[in-house]
Amino acid sequence: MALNRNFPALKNDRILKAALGEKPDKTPIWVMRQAGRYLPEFLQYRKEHSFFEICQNPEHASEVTLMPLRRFELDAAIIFSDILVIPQALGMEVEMRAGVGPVLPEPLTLDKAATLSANGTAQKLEYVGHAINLTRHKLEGKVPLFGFSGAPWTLMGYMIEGGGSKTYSKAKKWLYAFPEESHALINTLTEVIIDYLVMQIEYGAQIVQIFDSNAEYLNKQLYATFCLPYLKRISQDVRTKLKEKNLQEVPMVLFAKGGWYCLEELADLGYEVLGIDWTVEPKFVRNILKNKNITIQGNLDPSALYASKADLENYIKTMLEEFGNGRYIANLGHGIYPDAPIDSVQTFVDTVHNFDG
Ligand SMILES: Cc1c2[nH]c(c1CCC(=O)O)Cc1[nH]c(c(CCC(=O)O)c1C)Cc1[nH]c(c(CCC(=O)O)c1C)Cc1[nH]c(c(C)c1CCC(=O)O)C2
Repeated sequence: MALNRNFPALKNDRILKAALGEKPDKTPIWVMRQAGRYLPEFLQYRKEHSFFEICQNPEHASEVTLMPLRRFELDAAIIFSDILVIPQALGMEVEMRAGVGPVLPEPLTLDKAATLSANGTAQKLEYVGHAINLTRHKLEGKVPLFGFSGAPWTLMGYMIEGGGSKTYSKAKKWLYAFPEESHALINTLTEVIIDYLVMQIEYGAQIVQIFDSNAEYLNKQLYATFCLPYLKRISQDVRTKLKEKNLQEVPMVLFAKGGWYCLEELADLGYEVLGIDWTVEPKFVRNILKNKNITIQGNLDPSALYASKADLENYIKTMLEEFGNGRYIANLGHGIYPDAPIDSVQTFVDTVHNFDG
């Protein structure tokens, strides 16, 4: 498949403007996990195609990416894929089990970890690049397209636990008992992530987000040792490599779920946007970050979408007022749940766009 970098002109740059600290005409909004199971058309699609079949086939991946855009006036698209394509490209088996979630039947051992190499791994993910390239053209410049990756610690967690976990204690055991091996694994993942993001941007991603969904299981000391330096390297090396390839930089978003214990440090890693989960008060975030040059994204509780329309509108308006004008992208504080009422997503989008605080 040929790479076509002759892209249509972008018509809606609200998110890019907000990310770069410029003032958009309206507050931008997108929804984490917007291309997913709360959409009946996605569930229908999943009856005919397996999860990874959709990820690996650019036609399927772009079709699912566009589904939420056909329903709602969202200000961005996010490419349909998963954070676990990286462990998969590193040679691990990953299954998406209905009602269970991701399962890695052979979790990572210390011996196996010693054999992992970043070499050639990002290239195995070129199919994501092809999906991005096709989707960027199909979008016809309507909104910017997000690329994404899991953060090293979150990926390490799934690889060692063999799936999701309530405590991530097996992965945390590595941090305490095998720090050298942990650093080596995180280093390998960091190298893959850097090349993977550069590839996504080369193929057409206009903004990228790092999901550190499992930041909440660590503390400041562990995060400072095993996460912050690597997240900084990702933002720096992606930009350096883009320059080397004569490619334009794109805004980078860091979402460290539950990372309230090091908000200030997260704001100093070279990302334009910091994603915030719903457990932190907007005023608290704004106050801590008042001297930082950074845009905030978030943070409506995904469960607020179950509230009545009137209550939901109030929750959204309060959030918008508290975050204040400028340097803000509206979103949920984590991914949308599978049983979220579709009408509530419409209310979320309309309330944000009609707010002129
Ligand atoms: C931790 C994580 C994963 N995947 C992801 C994260 C980080 C974000 C977060 O914390 O929610 C990221 C992700 N996963 C998916 C996307 C696609 C784009 C989007 O709409 O955001 C993105 C950005 C599709 C998906 N990834 C998955 C589905 C549903 C699986 C199916 O269709 O059978 C989708 C649409 C499966 C998945 N994949 C993962 C889990 C835990 C699960 C099962 C539970 C769930 O759905 O949330 C790992």
